[in-house]
Amino acid sequence: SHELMGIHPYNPLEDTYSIYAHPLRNIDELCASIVRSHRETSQCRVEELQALRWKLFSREEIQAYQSKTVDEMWQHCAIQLTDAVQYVVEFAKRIPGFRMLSQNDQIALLKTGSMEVVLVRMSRYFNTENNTVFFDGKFAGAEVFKSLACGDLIAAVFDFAHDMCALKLTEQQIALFTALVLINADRPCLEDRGRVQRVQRNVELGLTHILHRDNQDNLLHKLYQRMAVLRSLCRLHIEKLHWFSQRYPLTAHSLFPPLYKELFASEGELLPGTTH
Ligand SMILES: O=C(C1CCS(=O)(=O)CC1)N1CC[C@](c2ccc(OCc3ccccc3)cc2)(S(=O)(=O)c2ccc(F)cc2)C1
Repeated sequence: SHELMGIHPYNPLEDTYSIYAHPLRNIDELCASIVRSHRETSQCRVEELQALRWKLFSREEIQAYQSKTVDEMWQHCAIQLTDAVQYVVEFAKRIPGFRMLSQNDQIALLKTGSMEVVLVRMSRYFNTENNTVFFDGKFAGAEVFKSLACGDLIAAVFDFAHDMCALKLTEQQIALFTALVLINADRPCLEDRGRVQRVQRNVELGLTHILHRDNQDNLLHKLYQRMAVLRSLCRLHIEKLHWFSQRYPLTAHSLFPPLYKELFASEGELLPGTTH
């Protein structure tokens, strides 16, 4: 059974959901419900973290992270990532139409999209003045992650967060953008691409509606560019995970959270312990 429990199978009654019945009313409702879901499922509020932005790790604390072994630090991040992904799963389930999709399609979208949403959400907490990101309760520079031995992935994560900050997106724009990152009909191994396309088109209408209302139509193509960067970042993450699970099979097989393995371990070399 899948770790992503609680995903309800397709409910035919919900299939009547369509924004074409009353376009304007439903576009506003669609945006409002996605913004509400984003607010309810983002682990920390931006205001909370802005207040902490100068809470940095001390030299000793940085030393402590840097003296962790590669597998200890990887396990630590994998646990943090899995925790953050749980909130993304909750967000996905509340996107109008997502629960209309088959269970396999819901899993397929989360497998490829959940990490990308975490990365976008992360950028809300990035402090561009000192290039630090919120991690383990304080703000950390890239040097904190040195013992992961994947400096290129961390550098790419920080660069992405920096570039996202430059767009100065509002929480509402981030809500619609992350919904669009998740509901992507081009993802691999979808059973019913057409149904995903219909949900995706609704979310696209919502995003363009929000950007138009904010007089920022020019942001749309920049957001599509950022989606391409997200895909390359997640490929890099999967590559590193492969490298890591070759070098530290025990940690990857038995110490990583089941949900992390379910989402990020490739079908091919399925790490034992994930039941299907
Ligand atoms: O941002 C969050 C959380 C969002 C919600 S919250 O309440 O603000 C607590 C923080 N994140 C949760 C997980 C985080 C994460 C982000 C990327 C990531 O990339 C894949 C990976 C996997 C394993 C090893 C290295 C890289 C893994 C975890 S993190 O650990 O904080 C982390 C951060 C920066 C970084 F450079 C590496 C790890 C981001």
